[in-house]
Amino acid sequence: MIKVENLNVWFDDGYDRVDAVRGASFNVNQGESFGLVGESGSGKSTILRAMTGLAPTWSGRIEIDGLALHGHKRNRDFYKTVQMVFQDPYASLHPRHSVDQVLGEALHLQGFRDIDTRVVKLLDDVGLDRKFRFRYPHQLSGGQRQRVAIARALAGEPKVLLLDEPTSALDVSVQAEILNLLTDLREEHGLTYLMVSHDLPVIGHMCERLAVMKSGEIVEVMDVTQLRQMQAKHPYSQELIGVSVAH
Ligand SMILES: Nc1ncnc2c1ncn2[C@@H]1O[C@H](COP(=O)(O)OP(=O)(O)OP(=O)(O)O)[C@@H](O)[C@H]1O
Repeated sequence: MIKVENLNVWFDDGYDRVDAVRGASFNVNQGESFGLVGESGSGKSTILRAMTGLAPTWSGRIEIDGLALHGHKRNRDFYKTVQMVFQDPYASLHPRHSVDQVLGEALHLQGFRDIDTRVVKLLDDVGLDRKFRFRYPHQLSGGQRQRVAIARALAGEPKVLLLDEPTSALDVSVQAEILNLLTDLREEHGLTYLMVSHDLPVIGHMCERLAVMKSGEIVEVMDVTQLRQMQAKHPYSQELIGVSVAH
């Protein structure tokens, strides 16, 4: 479903050039949940940004659902297939748009006409009571807001969700709820996930396979069984696993 081959992403050509991602390659199978994990600044989010066109200078190959991506312009078909959920639901929702407007607009943009029925269905899908439909973001908790952001991402019935630290801005008590919701939704909607997190236990809980990143490079791709059995090969992955076990 997702193929990334020899991906390089850089910012600011010339003296200030930052090579944020170097030679990254991995595949994500249809229906799979794949994690990108690594310390802050290792280039995880940059990979998602290159996919969505937010990191304009890149080379290599990115293919999603059989379509190769080029440059940084993404068309309607791309957003029909791929949607993103960001870390901070406070920032990603317009403060003066009600939940109804947020979801209605997303449905309208995707060309749906039965908007009323679909808004209600989306609320049900993400476990939000219908009483929240006409509320504004400031009237919702962080977890409820992230549910709205997830509902918006699902509006166009995408195949792939790119999840960038989707729970790290939330209270610990709410994080598990949202992760379990995402797990259920993947199953129910046959979604494929590419998920970024600096939190190895979160990736271990959510993903079947993962890539460990360090300083812009993927140092190891492993499956979650290897992770659980602490069978990482690369010293940096071993260190990362060691730290998360110690916590
Ligand atoms: N717009 C930009 N201009 C210049 N450098 C950038 C830009 N965006 C990211 N970088 C740099 O690219 C590198 C990778 O950043 P990235 O955000 O992908 O890391 P990350 O692993 O997702 O970390 P975090 O978990 O902190 O978000 C960092 O060194 C960062 O400073």
